[in-house]
Amino acid sequence: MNMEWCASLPKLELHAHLNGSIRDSTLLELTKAFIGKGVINFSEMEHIIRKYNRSLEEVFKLFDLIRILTTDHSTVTRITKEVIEDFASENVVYLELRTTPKRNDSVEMSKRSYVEAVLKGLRSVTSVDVAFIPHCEDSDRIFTPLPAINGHVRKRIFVRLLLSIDRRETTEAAMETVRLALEMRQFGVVGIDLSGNPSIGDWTTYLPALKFAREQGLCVTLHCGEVPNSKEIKNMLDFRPQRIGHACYLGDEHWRQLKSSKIPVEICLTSNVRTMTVQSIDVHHFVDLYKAKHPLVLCTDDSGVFSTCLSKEYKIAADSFGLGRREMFELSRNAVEYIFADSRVKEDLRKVFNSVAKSMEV
Ligand SMILES: CC(C)=CCNc1ncnc2c1ncn2[C@@H]1O[C@H](COP(=O)(O)O)[C@@H](O)[C@H]1O
Ligand SMILES: [Zn+2]
Repeated sequence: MNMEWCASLPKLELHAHLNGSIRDSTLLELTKAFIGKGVINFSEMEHIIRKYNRSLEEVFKLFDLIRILTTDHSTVTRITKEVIEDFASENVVYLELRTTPKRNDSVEMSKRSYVEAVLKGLRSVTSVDVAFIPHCEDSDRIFTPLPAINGHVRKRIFVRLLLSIDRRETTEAAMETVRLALEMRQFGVVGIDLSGNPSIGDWTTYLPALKFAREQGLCVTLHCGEVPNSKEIKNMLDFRPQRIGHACYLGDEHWRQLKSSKIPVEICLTSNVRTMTVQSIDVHHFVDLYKAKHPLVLCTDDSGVFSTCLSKEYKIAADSFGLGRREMFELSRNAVEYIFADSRVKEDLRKVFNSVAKSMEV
């Protein structure tokens, strides 16, 4: 599949972690600012950042590094702005960006001020038009063509936020995140994600917060089946979240339950191969789900950490599974139905796909 075609295809990104999507150049710059502070081994980190094919161990080191580097408000604002610009530049027309609100007393950061720093990042994007506040005039005019300046029509992207609960957190901390998400709904927070190291934490810890989120009308997506944990996978599917991410270690019974539930799956090909949650791309469960016409969406997970981008994920899927332009176009268009934003946004996105179908030669 032609990479330029994948890049020009309008796409929806529904599973992207903010801190996993940082540009390498920014990561290197932030790392340099820590030289001499005795916190990090610069040459080791520089080697990892400059490397293309990072090992799993190096990926974890990178996440640890990122946790040290992105602890102040201005950095959070900066990376948010850049991540949105990067997705928009490859024709992502709708982005659901997820991030874990963090407290850092040393810089007077609360979970709330963390999210405010993210919102500041959304507002500071200038290279493209960002629509993130529900039901405001932005979304009304979003796909009315703007006058071209010097032949250039400005790109536009819808952005919605998901607040992540980290599996290391307590029930109370998870509740705090849900309460914050509810207060921030007016600024485009549409849901809750459960993520973090899949080998730690117990499902029952987060259940009260997840139930509360759902009762209050927030959408929920869960990292599900990243490690073999049959009981948890069953409990997660029984909970019936609006979407799940990964779905790697599902047993036969889980597959039956998932397929009959029609819960959409966020597929992260490169992430799964690199973290070895699937043995290789040719045995990826994408094929089984795709053949069963199960709701699917291709996503990056951590485009910075895994050195990928959404266009690349589309190319990998097309090349690995023998899909043509028509199939890839439909795969992208179908994702509109699984977004957490409201029906007006869905309507606008359907229009985008209709308007480009001819020029995409499908
Ligand atoms: C082994 C590995 C890295 C797998 C990738 N798949 C993932 N599985 C679970 N949680 C994740 C994954 N990638 C990112 N995250 C979560 O997202 C965080 C980074 O984004 P943020 O700080 O929430 O803005 C990580 O610290 C982690 O809590
Ligand atoms: Zn993830």
